[in-house]
Amino acid sequence: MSAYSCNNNKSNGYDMCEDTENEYTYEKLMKIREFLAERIHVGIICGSGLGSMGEAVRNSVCIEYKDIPSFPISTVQGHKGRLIFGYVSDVPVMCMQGRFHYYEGYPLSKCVMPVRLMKLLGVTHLIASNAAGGLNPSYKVGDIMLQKDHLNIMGFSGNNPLRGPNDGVTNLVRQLGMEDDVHEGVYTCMGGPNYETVAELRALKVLGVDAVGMSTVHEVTTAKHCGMKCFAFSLITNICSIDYENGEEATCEEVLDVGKSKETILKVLVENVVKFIGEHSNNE
Ligand SMILES: O=P(O)(O)O[C@@H]1C[C@H](O)[C@@H](CO)O1
Ligand SMILES: Nc1nc2[nH]cnc2c(=O)[nH]1
Repeated sequence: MSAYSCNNNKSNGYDMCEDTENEYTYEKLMKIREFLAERIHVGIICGSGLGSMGEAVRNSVCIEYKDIPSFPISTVQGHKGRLIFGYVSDVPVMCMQGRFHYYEGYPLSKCVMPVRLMKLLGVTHLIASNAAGGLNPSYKVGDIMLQKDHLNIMGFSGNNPLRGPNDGVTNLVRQLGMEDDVHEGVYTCMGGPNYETVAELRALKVLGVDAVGMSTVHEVTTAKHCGMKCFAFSLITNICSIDYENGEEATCEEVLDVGKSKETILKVLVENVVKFIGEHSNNE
């Protein structure tokens, strides 16, 4: 008799069934995968220098991008390049500590692949963050801009992640005591890797852009296409100068320094937004 025999003795409260061959067919295993995958609820993408939000993940398991088959690697400063699975405010999450940018040489389809992976793993809500230059004169370094809309400048030329075959939270943030530092504005993604010229910034301002970066637009576009709800925000890491005399230019170092200086509030922000999602998404 094998160690397990189907009898009605529930010696330890469990039916001990015989270990039959092929019990775990592919279909049955896929059902187990689906059950486990449905457990990941919120996806988080950390922008440049904003990887500290990944430290808010509890009971975490970290997997380096380089260890994941055919996964791109992060080549930009301020992007650790690892996936973190775990819990934030008791909500199961997967967090990208490092994202992929078009200017790294990755096509948009590769930049947004992690969003599609999140969808396959059951993610229903995406929190996307980035470091951006402030164009709106009321912004100061260290402020947060909630992205109420975006201008898909790269899409103007048809460079869109949806190309090819067709495969809402403001009050909450203000309740964190950030009234004076939180804005709602329009973000745009430039191709990079260079920062904008004065002429480009002047043009963007005319177009109504409040903050300019090099990411997020294609990820949010893809997430919405996948049916996810999105919360995207920018940490204003520098003020874009639109006059030639000022001469102040953004640098990667200052971007990362501001991200570091705001890591505590960013962790608090992501914990509260994930908690809010966990408490409200069942009503959808
Ligand atoms: O990943 P994000 O959009 O936060 O990165 C921004 C844009 C550039 O990659 C970099 C500029 O320093 O920060
Ligand atoms: N394109 C762009 N991305 C940024 N990321 C942080 N600051 C900036 C900026 O001024 N321009």
